[in-house]
Amino acid sequence: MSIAPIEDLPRSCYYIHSFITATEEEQIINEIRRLPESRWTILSHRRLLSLPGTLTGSSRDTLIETPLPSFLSSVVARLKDQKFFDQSPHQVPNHVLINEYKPGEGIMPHEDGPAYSPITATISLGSHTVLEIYKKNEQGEREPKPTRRILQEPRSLLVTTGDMYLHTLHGISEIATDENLNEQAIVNWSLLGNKELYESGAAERQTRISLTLRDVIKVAKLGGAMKFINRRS
Ligand SMILES: O=C(O)CCC(=O)C(=O)O
Ligand SMILES: [Fe+2]
Repeated sequence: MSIAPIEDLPRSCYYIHSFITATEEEQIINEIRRLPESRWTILSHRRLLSLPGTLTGSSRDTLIETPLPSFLSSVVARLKDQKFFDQSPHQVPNHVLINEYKPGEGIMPHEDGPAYSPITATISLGSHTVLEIYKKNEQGEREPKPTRRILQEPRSLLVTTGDMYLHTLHGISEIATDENLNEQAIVNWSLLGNKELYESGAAERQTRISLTLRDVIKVAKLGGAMKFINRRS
């Protein structure tokens, strides 16, 4: 598969529609639904689950070494094959944050931060959404309006890295219907797999689960003295 960067964001951002099949999407959603309810953290505008676990340590930046669940193996293998994580310390993601959004829910603009190698791979399940990208001004503050909007179709992969990871913020508006969907307003319009679904300019959201896969830089083995492995290549 050839991997086209989103034109406006050279070498910072990649979009692949249909990264997983509808069958894989359904299997992964079913596996996530089987996880104990107590694993979810309920926030006011989404719920969140970390696998294999939340980061620990005084800076909350350390992963206790544990494999990712097997239902993500084929997705992780595909990310490795496509070499997205070749520059990151472990060459594969070792952590996933699972977010679930009902229509009308979203996430405030934020940065993913320095605990991770600067690359995030996002797989969307169950619904599209629109990710909004905000620049920072010279003082490092977020500009009030997003400068770019990325439409993520269900089953797609979005990879953000480089400048986009390090120098922008991203968020999802708390709305139930995305509007102003067209070639001018959506930076990855030409890369969509199912444009006809969005050509009316508006799309109602369904419940969406996102998997954000990352490589936590610091990994500690459990047992005896904590031994830190910090393999930076
Ligand atoms: O759901 C998404 O696509 C974005 C989630 C996100 O930004 C995060 O978990 O840091
Ligand atoms: Fe994020």
